[in-house]
Parts: sequence; structure tokens; C-alpha cells
Amino acid sequence: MKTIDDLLSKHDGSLDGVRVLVRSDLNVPLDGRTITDDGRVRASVPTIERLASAGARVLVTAHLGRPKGVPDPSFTLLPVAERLGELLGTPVLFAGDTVGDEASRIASALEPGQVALLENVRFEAGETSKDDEERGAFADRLAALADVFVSDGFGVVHRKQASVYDVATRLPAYVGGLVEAEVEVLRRLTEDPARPYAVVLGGSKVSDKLGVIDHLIDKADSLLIGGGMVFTFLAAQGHSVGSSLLEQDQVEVAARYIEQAEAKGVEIVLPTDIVVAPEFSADAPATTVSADAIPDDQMGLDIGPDSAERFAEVVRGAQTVFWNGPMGVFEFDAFAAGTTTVAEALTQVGGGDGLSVVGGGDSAAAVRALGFDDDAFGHISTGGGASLEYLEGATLPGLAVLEES
Ligand SMILES: Nc1ncnc2c1ncn2[C@@H]1O[C@H](COP(=O)(O)OP(=O)(O)O)[C@@H](O)[C@H]1O
Ligand SMILES: O=C(OP(=O)(O)O)[C@H](O)COP(=O)(O)O
Repeated sequence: MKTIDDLLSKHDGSLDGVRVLVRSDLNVPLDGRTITDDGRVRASVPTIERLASAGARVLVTAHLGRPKGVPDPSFTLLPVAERLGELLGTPVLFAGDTVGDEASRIASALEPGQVALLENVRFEAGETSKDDEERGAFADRLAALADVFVSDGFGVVHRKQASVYDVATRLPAYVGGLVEAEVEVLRRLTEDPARPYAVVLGGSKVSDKLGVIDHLIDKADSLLIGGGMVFTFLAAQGHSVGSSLLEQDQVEVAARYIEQAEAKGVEIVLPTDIVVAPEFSADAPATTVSADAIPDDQMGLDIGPDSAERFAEVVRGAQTVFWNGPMGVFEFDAFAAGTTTVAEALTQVGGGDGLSVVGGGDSAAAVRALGFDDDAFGHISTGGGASLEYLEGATLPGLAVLEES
């Protein structure tokens, strides 16, 4: 992959006036218009700063959430532009569209060293289209705004989307410093992880992430399943899960994973107790029930204390641990205990000498919100799904396209 060093040497050390389109992952958690964890914005700053200080006109493109290909004010990147400006110490211009008149106007008005952010790239249907032509047509419009492309959104390199993949086939493409650094840590983890190697999976993107288990069974010694992942597995064991998050069409897949793991001597650790509530809300009355006895009118919102302690034991006893996905709805105090217990154990992997990696926007936000220092872990990755797919050995479209560029 060509790096920013290569880009700089190609231009004799100065990018004066060069129009650089940077794909960052600025998908931050928001409470209304308030950013509750700016980790991904901070992680994006060094590359943007480096390009701007070399004189580039920097146009940043990014997504927020999963809008459905049409503008939706609740997913505007405007608060992120403001935060990015504060962190850079200079205002960031904001284009209220992605490839429309405003984007073109701002792109041509940018001075060398200035930075602008384009509105949420997922407001355009072409960004996430499965149709190569539709995606390509949108990528053409994005590419027309710049001279070169820098891919720095590690959290999206597993997505074959226009601003990640197709644009890199239309402009000279370079890997950004964040993607480079993330890949380096994960590469070490895939090469020869110190054993026992445990992977902890949770969160809510269940169907996205279930697939990685197939390959992780061949790589890890233990798989610990928490968060919204749990209920598809409990259903596979024949238990009812009330109104918990359930991917009905994945139940058979989960059952197959349980069998495969048993056959290969890999431990799949499932919770034995669950904290449930009648509804998804911060003040819903919480009770702990056995995992095989979730009442029909309740939903599971955290792993129970016995399970959290068991998970913590496995985590502390491992030498390498990768964790993606909170163990419960940590945003609500009543359902944060499981995540806190597991996070605490992550700081003590291998008696403190092991390697702990936390990956994912919400997982990173969770450990910070619960009061842990970034330094308490070996590495905090900005990508959850991306790290998991890298660890399972998949080809990540956003990286493969840079290798070909
Ligand atoms: N039992 C559960 N039911 C519903 N949502 C859950 C549950 N456990 C965790 N979550 C939610 O999962 C979300 C994070 O999931 P995900 O996006 O997959 O993680 P990451 O961003 O770290 O990759 C959090 O907002 C959390 O509230
Ligand atoms: O939040 C993200 O991924 P993650 O939750 O797997 O860490 C990335 O911004 C990718 O978002 P997406 O999963 O909607 O494509």
C-alpha cells in the first residue's frame, strides 16, 4: 500500500494546493447533537493535520449511523465538523451536501491547508448500493472533487462502499496513518497470538458479526458471547428469550457454531444468568434471571453477575484477548455492570502482562464512559466489525483496493 510518505515524496515534500479526499470514520455516538465519545474524531486528526500542514486542500468524507440513502437531519455530521475544528484548532468548513453544488463550491474555494467536511455520505443511495454501476456513478462524483484519495477510516475498511472502495479505483489512492497503525497491531494478533487466546463478542450488530465466529473457531481458544449476541445462541439451545434482540434466521447458524466448537475443542462461553427488564429504557425495573428462564414479557439487557464473573475469569487467565461489543446496554446504568466487570478483567489479561485489544466505536466509548483510561488496554481499535473481519482472515475490500492501487 502506498503511504502518505509516498504521496509526499511524489510531490517533493509539499502538497501545496493538492486536493486530497480523506475517508475518515467519524461515526461517533451522539445524544441529540452532543457527541458522547469523540475517540474516532481524535483518531482521525493526525492524518488530516499532516495533510493540511503539507499544504493540501483537505476534503473529508465520512458517514454517521445508518441513514437509508436519503438526507436525514438526525444523522447530520455538522456537530462532528465543529468538534473536528476544535481538535484541529482551526474551523472546519462544512458542506451541507455530499457531491452537490455546495460540496463543489466548498471544494473549489478551499485554500491550501484548509479542511472541509462533506455531509454524511450515506445520505446518498449510491454509497451503500449493492449495484456496482450505481455505486460507481456516485464514486465518480466524489472523485471529481479531488486529485488524490487517502483511506483513513479503519472502522469502514470492511465495507465495499463507494467512499471506501470505488473511489480508490478512480484516484491515486494512499493509506492513511490510522489505517496503517491499526493494521500493524492486528497483524501481530493474527500471526502468533500468545495463548490462551480469547475473543469476547457482544454488541447489537448481531447478523453482521455472527459470521466471523465461523473462522474464529479455528483461531481462538475461547469465544465468550455476551450483549445482544447471546439470545440467538440461547434460542439455538432451545430456550425462549422473551422480547430480547433475536436474529431468528441465524438460530441454525448459531447451533452449528456450538457443534463445531465442541468438535474442535474450542470453548464457547455463554451467560448462565441475564439481567432483564420489561422494556428498553434507562429506568425499567431490572431483575436477574437464569439464562434458560427468560420470561416472555422481558428482554435481556445485560449479562448477569455470575456470567460476568465467569467471563472475567477466562479473560484474566488468557494471554491474548480481543473484545468487540458491549456485554449489555452500558448506556443505561442498570445494565452496565457486565461490561464494567469484563472491562476491568481486560486490564488484567495474563496477570497484566498479556495483550488486550478493545475494538469498535461503542466498545471504545463504553470503556471510556465507564472510567477506564485508554492506557489500561494494549490497544483500542476504532473498528469493531473491521477488526473482527481482519482477525478472521477475511479480505477487506477497503484494504485490498489499496494494495492494487
Ligand atoms: N442485550 C442487548 N440488547 C440490545 N442492545 C445491546 C445489548 N447489549 C449491548 N447492546 C448494545 O450494543 C451496542 C453496541 O454494539 P456494536 O455497534 O455492535 O458495538 P461496536 O460499535 O463496539 O462494534 C451498544 O449501543 C449497546 O447498548
Ligand atoms: O461503527 C462502525 O463499526 P463498528 O460498530 O463495527 O465498530 C463503523 O463506523 C462502520 O459502521 P457500519 O457498521 O454502519 O458500516
